[in-house]
Formats: sequence, C-alpha cells, structure tokens
Amino acid sequence: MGNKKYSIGIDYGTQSGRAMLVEVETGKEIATAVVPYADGVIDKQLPGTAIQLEHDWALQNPEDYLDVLYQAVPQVLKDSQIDSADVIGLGIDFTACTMLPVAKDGRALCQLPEYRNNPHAWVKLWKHHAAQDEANSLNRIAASRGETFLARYGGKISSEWIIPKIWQILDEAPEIYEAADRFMEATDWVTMQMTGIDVRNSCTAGYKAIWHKKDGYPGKDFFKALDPRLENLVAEKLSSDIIAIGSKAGGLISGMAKQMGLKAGTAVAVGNVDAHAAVPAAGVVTPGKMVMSMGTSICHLVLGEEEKNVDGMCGVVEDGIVGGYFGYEAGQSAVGDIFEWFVANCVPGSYFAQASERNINIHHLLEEKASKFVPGESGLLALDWWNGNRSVLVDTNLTGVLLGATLLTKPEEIYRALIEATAFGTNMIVETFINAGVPIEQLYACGGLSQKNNMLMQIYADATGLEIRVATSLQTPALGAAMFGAVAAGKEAGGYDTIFDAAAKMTSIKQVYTPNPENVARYKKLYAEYKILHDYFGRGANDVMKRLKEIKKNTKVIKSKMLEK
Ligand SMILES: Nc1ncnc2c1ncn2[C@@H]1O[C@H](COP(=O)(O)OP(=O)(O)O)[C@@H](O)[C@H]1O
Ligand SMILES: O=C(CO)[C@@H](O)[C@@H](O)COP(=O)(O)O
Repeated sequence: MGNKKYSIGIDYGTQSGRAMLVEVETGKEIATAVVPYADGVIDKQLPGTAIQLEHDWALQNPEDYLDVLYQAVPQVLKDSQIDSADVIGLGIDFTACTMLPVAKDGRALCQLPEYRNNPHAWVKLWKHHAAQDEANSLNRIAASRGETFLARYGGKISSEWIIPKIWQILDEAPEIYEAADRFMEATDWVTMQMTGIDVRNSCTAGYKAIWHKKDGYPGKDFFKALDPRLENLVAEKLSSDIIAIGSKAGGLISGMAKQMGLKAGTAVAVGNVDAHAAVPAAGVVTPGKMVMSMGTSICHLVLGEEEKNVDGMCGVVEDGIVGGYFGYEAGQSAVGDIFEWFVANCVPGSYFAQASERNINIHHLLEEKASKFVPGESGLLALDWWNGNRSVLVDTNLTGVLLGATLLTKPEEIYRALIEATAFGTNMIVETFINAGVPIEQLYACGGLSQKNNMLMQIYADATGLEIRVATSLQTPALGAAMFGAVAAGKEAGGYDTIFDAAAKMTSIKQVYTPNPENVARYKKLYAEYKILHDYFGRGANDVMKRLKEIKKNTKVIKSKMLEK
C-alpha cells in the first residue's frame, strides 16, 4: 500500500476563500487555510478609481479568487507536511450566482486595462441586487407568455440570478455586453483557470441560469421578448455544453500547478455551489433526506427520483446536487439573523451583565433560560419573516409578527418563540415538499448554527416530528468540494469512482436529535395556529404588511422633503 492520498476542497465564500486538505480514506480534515479577499465585497467604490457604485451593487475582484489558489493551497500543503504528489484531486465550491463577463482569451473583462474602469466588467457577487428591475420585467414577461420554466423556480426568477444580471449589463453598459465573449459563473471561471478548459457545471446552470437538462435554456423568442438584443444570448454568450456535478473538469495545467505547489495533471472536479456541495458532505446522497444548511439563513436541499413542481421552491435541477437525482432547493431568508437582531435590540443590559459575569455567550444564557419552558407555555407565537419569506411564499415584502405578548412576557420567551417560528417555517417547507410528492423522511443539519444551540435543534426535531442528524464537519462545503475532487481523481488514483462511495467513507454524523413525542403533540397545536397566521398574512387575506411598508416609504419621502426645506 502506497502513501495516504489527499484531496483539497476550496470553499469560496463572500469575504474569503478557504482551502481544506482532507484525507481521502477517512475524510479527516488535516489542514485549513483561509485567505481574505484583498478587495472584499466591493459595494462602494471601484478599486483603484474614484468611481462610486450605486445602491444595491456588490462586486468582486476575480484576481482575489486566484490569490486563494496561490496562497491557501501552498499553505495547507506546508501545514500538513505531506508530499504534494499525494494530492490526487481538487474541487471548488462558490457562492452563486456570482458571475462575470469573460474575454475570448479566458481573462475576466475587468483584467483588461481598457475595461478596468467599467464596474460592469467586474464580477457581480451573488448579493448584487441592482438587477431587480430586470428581474421584475423578466418575471412579468415570462408569466404573460406562460413560460413553463417558472414553475421549476417556485414561480419567480430571482434578481440574484444570471439572466437579470446579464440584462442589467446590456441595459447599462451595452459596450461591455458586446465586448464579453461569454458570461460565466465564477465557479466555472476559476475551474477554467485551473484546467484551461471551459467546462460548465449543471448546478449553477440549472439553479441560476434557467437551464434544463431536457429543455435547455428558454427559447430565443423569450429572450427576444425581453430585449431584441438578447435574442441570441444563449448561442453567442452562454454555453449549452453542461457537465453533471460529480464529473472531472480536467487536469491542473502546469503553470497553475507550479503556483499552487501541486503536480500538473492533478484531477479537478467541475465547479460547484457552497450549499449544494455540503449535501454529500453531510452524508446525504439518496432521496428522502432533507439537508438544512443552517446559519444566518437556512438553505434546504433534498434529492428526489422525479421532477415535481413544489410551491415556492428556489429550484429543481436534474444532476444539480448529486448525479442521477433531481436536486431540490428551498430556503428561509433569515434564521440566525433573527436571533442576532433580537440579541442586539431587545435583550436588557442585566442579561448581558449576567452572561459576562458567568463568562458565557448571550445566546447561551438565553438558551439556558428558554429551555425551562415547554412548548406553548409562553402563550407566544411568531412569524419568521424578519427578512421576508423565501419559501414557500417567495415574497420579500412580508415582515415579522409576534403575537400573544403581555406585561409578564420575558426576553427568553420571545427568544424561544422566534426559534419556534423558524422551526415552523422549516416545517412548512417540509410539508409543502411532501404534499408535492417529494418524500422527506429525515432531516440532516450542517452549518455553524447546527452546532451552536441544542435547544434550537431539539425544537426543530419536535416541530417537524423528524429525526435530525448533525454533520460532524463544520466545513461541509469545503469537505464536499474535496469529496468531488477525490471522485474526479477516481479509484485507480486512490480516490473514489462515485460520490456514493466517497460519502460512505469521508463523512460522519456527530449527533442525532430525536423528536420528543409529548413536545411533538404540543407543537402540532401551535403549528396549526402558525399556519392560520401564515396564510392570513402571507396569502392575501390581509396585506397589512405591504400597506405598512408603503406607508413607511411615503412617510420617508415626506420627511426627507420636509428636511430639505
Ligand atoms: N448560540 C446561538 N444560538 C442561536 N443563534 C446563534 C447562536 N450563535 C450564533 N447564532 C446566530 O447564528 C448565525 C451564525 O451562524 P454561522 O453558521 O456561523 O454563520 P454563516 O451563516 O455566516 O455561516 C448568526 O446569525 C448568529 O446570530
Ligand atoms: O445562493 C446560494 C446558494 O444557492 C449561496 O451561494 C448564497 O446565498 C451565499 O451563501 P452564503 O451566505 O455564503 O452561505
């Protein structure tokens, strides 16, 4: 038996890139290195210029992505002290839709001096929200034409996705649209820099570019209806050569291999997306198991045998998560962020004093106090829409609700009610999938929040009535990317032939939360009330939240006019 074999997973986040070196046989995480992006999130001023960006813009510098390869990869090799010849594969995962215009020679347009001063030549980060007008028009036109693809995306295409972003470029900088040889997801662009081959992955194509394995992209007529100049977008500037997740993109070219400290020819997997790469890393490679990637928000992912239309899902894509299955994605737009808001705005100083006296985190203090209650005891019920509702209502104009407060209500009771509201939100998603014919028998959890609060995880198990298995790895996206790297290398090279084999060996479960039957029964009653509130405020019976937003907007206008005087 030769030396141990390793794979590297690189997770490209919003602020930084993280390389993780993993032992292929066991999935053991040997070394990790994080490189912050020098230009970070560019949302105010274009680097090296005085050019100011407009509201809702969020750009990145593609050279920062390359620096992650040049710095983080040699660092993990150095820290682990292994022979680089034993690294058999490499995979990356990215935020998405993070996209860029690319020149014929493969460079990002913003790397060319003549385009450097044009903000539209740079990478548009997933949270660039300035293409909302284009997204609204796209949705209106698609609905009026009865485009069937809308149903695959819960009825709406997001402004975060690639077509609205490309359309914004065409609207505001037609010269950049013209100059672009093609538009690419950053995950494919970085993979191309490593392999020298332009290979597009089925995950971002399916979830972010309205591509379908059988139907392809929307037709020319649809693009023409958006804008006659977009008629040939697919043929001229997108690729229809889409490769399934789990495939090999190519081998590392020698120039890159030298800079990264690896052997030329090392297998590179096709690009992937962070939340989707985390699924096999949580041990999930078959249907019926929904993975919750839990942090500031929750991304819900599940595999299915068939393509079904599920109300309010973010998307369904064949081969989108694991080859051979339909990958479904749904989500809640704020979860950890709601608790963060509560702690920052509604917890009295005396609680912070107690936490600091005991040298514990404020969340731990609240968890301890809130754990003393049984479901229903506080008389509170909340709706988890502090940042709108992603699934199943797909409505960013919905806002939060707290019901049942009295003069005796305590902060920990509200904290618990907010956690329960997010658990009910997840249950609504689970129920909607099951009703649409996509089975869900178990929940899996990964992401920071899944390992931070036991009470929260037990509430999720009790509110859904489902067992929850928590992944051991705290870096599931990077682990998933490394697993796909090992699959790209293949068994003969010391890796795996399939992601199923890799998942069996490289992942593990840290903890299982089992529903408590008494609490399940109590939460059933509360969930019935949640559903009534959810439908009342969310499905048009009372649009008070939207009216309040309108009043707020008008009041702000009036106030600013008064201040101008
Ligand atoms: N003990 C806790 N209980 C509940 N929420 C927490 C706790 N600790 C942190 N949070 C919330 O969880 C989120 C951080 O989760 P994490 O997975 O680390 O972040 P991210 O989504 O950025 O990866 C924050 O929104 C934070 O407010
Ligand atoms: O949209 C997706 C996945 O579909 C994410 O890449 C994007 O929301 C960024 O996620 P993170 O905030 O980096 O977890």
